Amino acid sequence: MREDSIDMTYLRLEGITKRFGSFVANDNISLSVAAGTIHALLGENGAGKSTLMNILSGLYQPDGGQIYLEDKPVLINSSNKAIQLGIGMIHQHFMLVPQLTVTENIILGTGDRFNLNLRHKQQEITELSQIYSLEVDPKAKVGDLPVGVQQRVEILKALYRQARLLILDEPTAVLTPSEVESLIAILRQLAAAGQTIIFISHKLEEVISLCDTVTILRRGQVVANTTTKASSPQQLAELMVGREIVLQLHKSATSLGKKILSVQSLQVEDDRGVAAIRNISFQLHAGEILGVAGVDGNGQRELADAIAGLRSVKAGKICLDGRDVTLWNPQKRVRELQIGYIPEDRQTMGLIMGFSIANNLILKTFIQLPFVRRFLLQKQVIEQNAETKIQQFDIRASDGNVKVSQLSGGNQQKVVLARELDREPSLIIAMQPTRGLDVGATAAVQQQLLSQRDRGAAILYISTELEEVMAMSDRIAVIYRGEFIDVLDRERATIETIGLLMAGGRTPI
Ligand SMILES: Nc1ncnc2c1ncn2[C@@H]1O[C@H](COP(=O)(O)OP(=O)(O)OP(=O)(O)O)[C@@H](O)[C@H]1O
Repeated sequence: MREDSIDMTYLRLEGITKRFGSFVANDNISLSVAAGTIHALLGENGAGKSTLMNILSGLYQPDGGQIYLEDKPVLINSSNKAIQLGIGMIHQHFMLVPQLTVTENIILGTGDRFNLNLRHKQQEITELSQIYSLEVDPKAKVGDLPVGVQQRVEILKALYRQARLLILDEPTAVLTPSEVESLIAILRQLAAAGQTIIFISHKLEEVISLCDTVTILRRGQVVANTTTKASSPQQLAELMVGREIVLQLHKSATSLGKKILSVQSLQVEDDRGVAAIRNISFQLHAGEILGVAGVDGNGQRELADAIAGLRSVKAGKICLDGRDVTLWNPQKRVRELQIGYIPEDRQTMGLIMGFSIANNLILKTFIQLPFVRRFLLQKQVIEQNAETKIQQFDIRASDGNVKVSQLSGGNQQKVVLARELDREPSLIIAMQPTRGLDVGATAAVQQQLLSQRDRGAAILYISTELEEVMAMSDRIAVIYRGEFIDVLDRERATIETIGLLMAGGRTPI
């Protein structure tokens, strides 16, 4: 934070209201952010954070209220207008074109022609990246860059457009611990250089260490505008939820049952036909959680897909419950075995966005009793099922007829979980199951999975969040370039050892 800028308000919102039909997503929101500071926006899933930021970036028009930039009232009626006003949004799902270079991505849409002065543009981008210590090769193809570097490109893109207010929506959710550290250093430096930053995150420790001030939303309303100095994670969590919450997990001792999953010398290719899983073997028992830790893109997705039957296997064998299922299709696996699969990408693989919550909840079982009787869908049973799941998983929606496309990200994830944990699966493949969930929902999902383990489910828990893998697992496998480079008992594992292994710190066993 710059000392001379502390009291200069850069952004002020007064009474912002946004309705979707009769639902009030933002209810009379007022807040202000000083120039050169980092301001956190917190709230449970569905509290209205993204809606408010979409208003600031010109995607939605408010139904009431006024936005001021440097005390001047502004009308942000399009994304272009937001950019003209110096507002840069860095989305969680990057908006970059993977086939293009860093420079091409940055200048895309600015009116500058690609083939004109490319070298000059590259030079300009190198200079910009040096000013803000955002190290990146302007000639690199974006698709070849790690996620953390792609994010830098997004930030550079906003800075190139002369953004002075940067909005980051859950920027650390997809980053490795070391990438988080470097992002935090970058944001501090940007603020010191006078940029104003809005930071949305569900990670409260991170918010307290990085941000200066914080606004907490609950059900569309501001419940607190405060400083992070005056707050603890517990206090922030309680303000978000409106009651006392327990963030501690209760994990009982394991009692291993029979072997559920056996994977032998597995090899799987990615979408481009490149080896993604090179040679993986392991076994998983009933009542056990095997955590898979690793930096994104080391074969986790292909491993999960292959076990769920969504991707064919190049070589090796997968046995479930003693049967060789390597060549079974997913329908047969679902029908004959109980598998719950929580995929990484809920929007494309986990849900049909145009369907209601109720129908998404029966996607896997709709051909079966009790939802179908004499070839007729049992509407009442389906609605009743939705009501129960909405309650049980605390899905924030008025009823089961709401389309999932209208739910907040975290609530969409709860719908996937509610469906996949239904009917007591014997194997659960959980990939980033808490990504995008608020603190309360994260604890609830983890507790749910632990109770599934206690009743005898075998769980493959794949996550890039090291602390989460440590908290949940009985054994931890570290995946690196398509191989398990070590499998450690929980007792043997420390954050340091796993962190080192994740970075490829040892040769394969
Ligand atoms: N286009 C829309 N139509 C109807 N309702 C919507 C629409 N967009 C958002 N909502 C509703 O507005 C509320 C706020 O959603 P929003 O996405 O702003 O929450 P959020 O705080 O960003 O949540 P999360 O942490 O889960 O991302 C939610 O209840 C959501 O269902």
